Amino acid sequence: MNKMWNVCAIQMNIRIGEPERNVDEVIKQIEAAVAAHQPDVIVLPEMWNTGYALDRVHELADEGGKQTLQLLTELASLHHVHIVGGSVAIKEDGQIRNRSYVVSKEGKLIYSYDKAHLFKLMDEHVYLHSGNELGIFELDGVKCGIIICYDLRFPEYIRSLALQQIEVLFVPAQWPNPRLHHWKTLLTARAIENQMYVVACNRMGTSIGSDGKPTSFFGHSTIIDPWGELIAEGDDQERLVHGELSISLVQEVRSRIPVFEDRRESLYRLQK
Ligand SMILES: O=C(O)CCC(=O)C(=O)O
Repeated sequence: MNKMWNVCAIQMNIRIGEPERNVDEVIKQIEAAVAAHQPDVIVLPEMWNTGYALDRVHELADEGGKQTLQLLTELASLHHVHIVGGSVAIKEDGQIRNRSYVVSKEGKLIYSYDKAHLFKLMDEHVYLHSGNELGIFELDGVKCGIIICYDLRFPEYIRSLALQQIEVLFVPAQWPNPRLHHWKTLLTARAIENQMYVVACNRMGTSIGSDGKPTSFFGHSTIIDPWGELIAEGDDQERLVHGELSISLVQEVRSRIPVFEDRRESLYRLQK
């Protein structure tokens, strides 16, 4: 039977270095999303607990992810909604990771994913440890994948997810100005080439870094179908960006243009 999924991306501001205020905001936004749209799945942006306060991340990160997990599992079961929990800075064995928790509407941890490609332009490689696993999980029988922000620039990585037959790709992000054109183009390309839904949640607002310089984020959280058609897109304001996914469309598109059958793997030499 075809699964219809109502998804909602919470396009919110994030206060840099203020995890408690960000937790309050997440609680408020999830309540608002549930009241407005009764979604099946809610998606949060990247690093919503600390923002990019990387020079203080050792003192600010959530120890073992415990506080975040407790919050997300409670909110998921309270509101009976699956939560793809964006990502948070967590500390484990003295290492900091940019980690996403996925929790089911029953309040169970389904999956956790650590950002694999660290973004040198924002010094992530100096402060964070990368993950080494593809992000694949299942919710309501729907095969899902997750990447975080900069991971989007690696088509071969996302193709590896698609080859595991994922139907929906979640992309929590803090993708800043001025690269809106890259964001839109890459999200659309990933949806078309892999014939899957893409649900991307990007923060909005401006943060002042420890160097005193502002970075602004354009929002534009986006939901795209497996034909590459836009289902919903935010502007640069605080928004709940929501849309309906008809999961069987993935198989329809894959049968109509059988890209996966027509691959010529022997020609693809990815190694340098
Ligand atoms: O690739 C980009 O342009 C943005 C990536 C980014 O901001 C991140 O991964 O945090």
